[in-house]
Amino acid sequence: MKQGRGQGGGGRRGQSGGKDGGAGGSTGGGTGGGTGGGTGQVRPGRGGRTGHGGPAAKPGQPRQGRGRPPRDEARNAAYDLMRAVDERDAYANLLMPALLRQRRITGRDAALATELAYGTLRGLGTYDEVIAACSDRPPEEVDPPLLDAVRLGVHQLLRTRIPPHAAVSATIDLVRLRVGAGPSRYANAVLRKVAGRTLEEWLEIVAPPRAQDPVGNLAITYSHPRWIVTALRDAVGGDVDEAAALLEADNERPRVALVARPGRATVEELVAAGAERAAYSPYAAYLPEGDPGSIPAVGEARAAVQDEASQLVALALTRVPLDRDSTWLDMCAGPGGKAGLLDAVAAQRGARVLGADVQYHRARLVWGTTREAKVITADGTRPAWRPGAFDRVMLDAPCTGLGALRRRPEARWRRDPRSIPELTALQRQLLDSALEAVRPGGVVAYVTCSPHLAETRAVVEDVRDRVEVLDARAFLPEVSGLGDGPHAQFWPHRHGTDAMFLALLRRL
Ligand SMILES: C[S@@+](CC[C@H](N)C(=O)[O-])C[C@H]1O[C@@H](n2cnc3c(N)ncnc32)[C@H](O)[C@@H]1O
Repeated sequence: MKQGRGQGGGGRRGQSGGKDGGAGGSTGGGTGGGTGGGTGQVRPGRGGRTGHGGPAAKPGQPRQGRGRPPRDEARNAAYDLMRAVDERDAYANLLMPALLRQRRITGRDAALATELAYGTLRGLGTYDEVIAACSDRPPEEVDPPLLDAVRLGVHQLLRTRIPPHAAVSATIDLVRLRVGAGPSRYANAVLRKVAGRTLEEWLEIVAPPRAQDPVGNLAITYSHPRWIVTALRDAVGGDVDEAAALLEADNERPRVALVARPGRATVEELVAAGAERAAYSPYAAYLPEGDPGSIPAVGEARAAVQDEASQLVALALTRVPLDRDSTWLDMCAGPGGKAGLLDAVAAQRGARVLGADVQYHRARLVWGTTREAKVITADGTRPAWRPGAFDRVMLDAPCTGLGALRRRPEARWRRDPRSIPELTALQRQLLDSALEAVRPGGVVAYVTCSPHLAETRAVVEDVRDRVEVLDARAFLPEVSGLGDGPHAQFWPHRHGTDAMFLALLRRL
């Protein structure tokens, strides 16, 4: 994974799936506690100190032996996750649960490991600037295994309530154990300097003044690549304070939102299982803690984990009045979050959904989230259906995902602005195809999980002469703050949802 400074199989039908699922809440934790008896919410279960003394292990080889203090499982797991993200391009939110399971790390250790790894991955744009200020070598010249361990230490010092002496000594132990004795001297020197100031004090030193260089200031303060800061600032209309609020929201872990698929489950059922009714979607509830998979309705795919905006854009499509309404297409349906909701609403109305995805394994996931829908593997740009065959078409287009950075801690460092022209070309092709697929008078929902203007307004602008652009906000009366229209834009900092974009287009 290129990161840091200078960067500007499907289940059976009836089992749960969906792209918004997964990260789950069972190991979620705040920023606190830790080795040495911190006062926060999260503490390692077993004292947490790693071994002292003895010969250093070979790099990457955990050292263990009889008579040594217990391994610091939480920090070792956090470190291994970071190395996997760097070396193998692993997805943190997919690997972490597996790693915790394999090593039987549970409870507070699991929460600490997750918080340390995710928090460090999110914050490393800030941390690398601080490391640069405390070191005679720029981070790019530090051996990546050593740099990751030092970043973990900086995160503990600057963003958790772990006492500084504990954060430093635990990191030195980790470096000795996993990287070597020599590098531990570098880590020690850097971390002792870092510990001398608070995060706010460091930001005063390493971030350029906001008035002089707003993008540079936001990039370092909120740890995002410059190009993403620019894109998000443009998407909120240029307001730097609002951009700051958005970037700050990107650094929060999202709450776990559930959908009760209508006719199959109820919000009351989710509330009875410990969830809290949501503000906007009539089918949503938030789960404050616990494993969503343990809720029977989720296990039976009558309910699922799904972001509230993801629910609402699908519902908005279903709310546009039509004279004829029997066939719906979800053209890029995998893994099936929106298809699951569309399928449930369609079933109540006697309509049928066709779910398609170009990738076989993603199409299989759609099969697991729907009951009545027909599901096929198909390339939306080479339609496997007759022109004008559908009354409603959902086009949830592949995109940069800049609206869901909260969900994947490392995603912001992986996205590449050079992918945008190729993506927007595909989005245009798919939108052409969606407009071909819908009958005259029918409606297309163009949706992206990105607020990037090149992927949203610019794509829709190109088809203006072929459609009536509906005011999407009118179909979401329960939500305010969706922008100046006619499209609807959800925001993490306003709605607590992903930054999902919706345009509703009626074919002329
Ligand atoms: C943003 S995701 C869709 C998420 C989905 N609607 C949901 O709510 O779970 C985009 C999907 O488009 C699929 N895709 C990409 N190119 C495609 C194409 N040419 N035709 C059909 N599907 C495509 C991807 O495989 C991916 O599953």
